Amino acid sequence: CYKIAQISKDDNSQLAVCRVLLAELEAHKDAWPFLTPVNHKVILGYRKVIKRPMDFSTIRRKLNNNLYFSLETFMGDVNLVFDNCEKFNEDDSEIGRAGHNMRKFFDELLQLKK
Ligand SMILES: Cc1ncccc1N[C@@H](C)c1cnc2ccsc2c1
Repeated sequence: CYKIAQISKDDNSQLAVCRVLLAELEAHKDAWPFLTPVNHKVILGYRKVIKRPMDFSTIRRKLNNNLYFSLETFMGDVNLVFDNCEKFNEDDSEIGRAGHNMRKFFDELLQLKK
């Protein structure tokens, strides 16, 4: 019984860390391109180029619906946001630079939380 309790406690503490990390990402000044899903009706070519769209509001919904089982699965979706950004945007663009800044910020956050 203790072992089962121990596993669920770890999951809960990992999920608590995910909530803190997501709140810090959402509050960052360069988060604006990533707060909502990219509207592929507005951004031409996006649906064709980006196979797995992801954004912070979708991550928030998945977190609230208990769809992340570990810090690793949460990190996979956060890094997907930044990988999609690099694929679609020039490095030397407003959104491209925001993506690089946010990925650096996230990597630094993870160093603090580990
Ligand atoms: C992350 C991303 N990658 C590629 C294209 C768009 C976006 N972001 C969306 C919100 C977005 C959608 N529309 C505009 C219009 C000016 S900046 C901006 C940003």
